[in-house]
Amino acid sequence: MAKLNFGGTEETVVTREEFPLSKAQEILKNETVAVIGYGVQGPGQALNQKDNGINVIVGQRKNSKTWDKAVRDGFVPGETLFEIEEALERGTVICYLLSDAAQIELWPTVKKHLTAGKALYFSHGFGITFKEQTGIIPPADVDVFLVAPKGSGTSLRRMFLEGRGLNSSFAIFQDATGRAFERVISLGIAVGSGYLFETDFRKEVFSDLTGERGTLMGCIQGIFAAQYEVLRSKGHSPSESFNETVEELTQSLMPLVAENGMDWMYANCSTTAQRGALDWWKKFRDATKPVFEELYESVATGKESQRSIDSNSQPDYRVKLDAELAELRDSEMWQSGKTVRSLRPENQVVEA
Ligand SMILES: NC(=O)C1=CN([C@@H]2O[C@H](COP(=O)(O)OP(=O)(O)OC[C@H]3O[C@@H](n4cnc5c(N)ncnc54)[C@H](O)[C@@H]3O)[C@@H](O)[C@H]2O)C=CC1
Ligand SMILES: CC(=O)[C@](C)(O)C(=O)O
Ligand SMILES: [Mg+2]
Ligand SMILES: [Mg+2]
Repeated sequence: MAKLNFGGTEETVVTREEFPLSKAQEILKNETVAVIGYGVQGPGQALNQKDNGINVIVGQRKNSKTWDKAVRDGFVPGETLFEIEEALERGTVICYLLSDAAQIELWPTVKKHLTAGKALYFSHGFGITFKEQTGIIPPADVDVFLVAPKGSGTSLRRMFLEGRGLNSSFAIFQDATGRAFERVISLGIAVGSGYLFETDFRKEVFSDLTGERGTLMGCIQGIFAAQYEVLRSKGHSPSESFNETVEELTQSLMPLVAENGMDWMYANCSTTAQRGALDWWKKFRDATKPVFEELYESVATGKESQRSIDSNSQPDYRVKLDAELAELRDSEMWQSGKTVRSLRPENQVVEA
């Protein structure tokens, strides 16, 4: 494992170069990896493993849309695609990729099939860390670890097909066989990770829940909405407000940040913009920091996990989520965005 310096702190990272796919294939050659659930992470991880020559099967409820999707993706019923219980029986590694709330419901069934020496694999620290809420307590004679890709399962697959890897975290909760480390790293490589960063279950879930509620998803929509609403209230048109809030960020400036950091993006903007951004960023940091403190506390005390479990275990949770997503989609800001996006060259309808 490589020791790398992250802004002054040394951390352990496993790279594809030091742990090549051939090594992962060798270590996993006698394993049957059962991917349980075929939602967002399921397809990405199962297809990447299949293309990487791993013996992978999928467990999914029959007569569901995702069963049909698995068939379209090349999994063969009775050979590599099974009802969940049969896949649990056949698997030596169980990749538990149901939604976090659904994992609670199915846990008694999964536990039944966790015989000595098998491995239980998660892509989140949720079930284990919040065990008082989930009841997920694995038997002592199985390995328990996680590989958590730091991005959507959709990106995991896309980046794999482009020959790139997505960064993942990995952690070992329980090493019953003495092989947990080689198993987890091999699986991490097999599912399409580029680099594997070491963590533990608790840290993974605390940071992940904070990130998605914070800058990655919740906060970003919040500050977009705040700026858009101010611009609109001062008489700016929807298109101008949208362009100055979202479009310029995603199309022009964020790619520069991704490429080479914030100072690089700043340096490629006008000196006027640089002056203003350097003057204002700390004010925004200070204004939002108390909200981040409140958020972390809500994660750490188990309030966020409980809320997720409570809402996602209702039978109509999908319908309710869809309605809330539709509210976002139908807002003036994102409707303006739809029109702005339609103007991009790739979205222009070419006249015959
Ligand atoms: N969505 C993502 O890209 C990411 C997800 N994760 C983690 O990966 C895990 C899987 O997440 P997703 O792929 O988003 O899950 P998902 O919400 O897409 O659901 C996965 C599968 O669960 C099945 N399912 C739902 N309720 C069920 C039930 N009661 N019985 C049987 N099957 C049921 C669905 O049919 C679906 O195939 C979670 O632990 C999540 O936190 C981690 C990183 C990113
Ligand atoms: C994509 C990802 O890593 C998230 C945002 O944490 C998630 O989907 O849970
Ligand atoms: Mg998450
Ligand atoms: Mg995440």
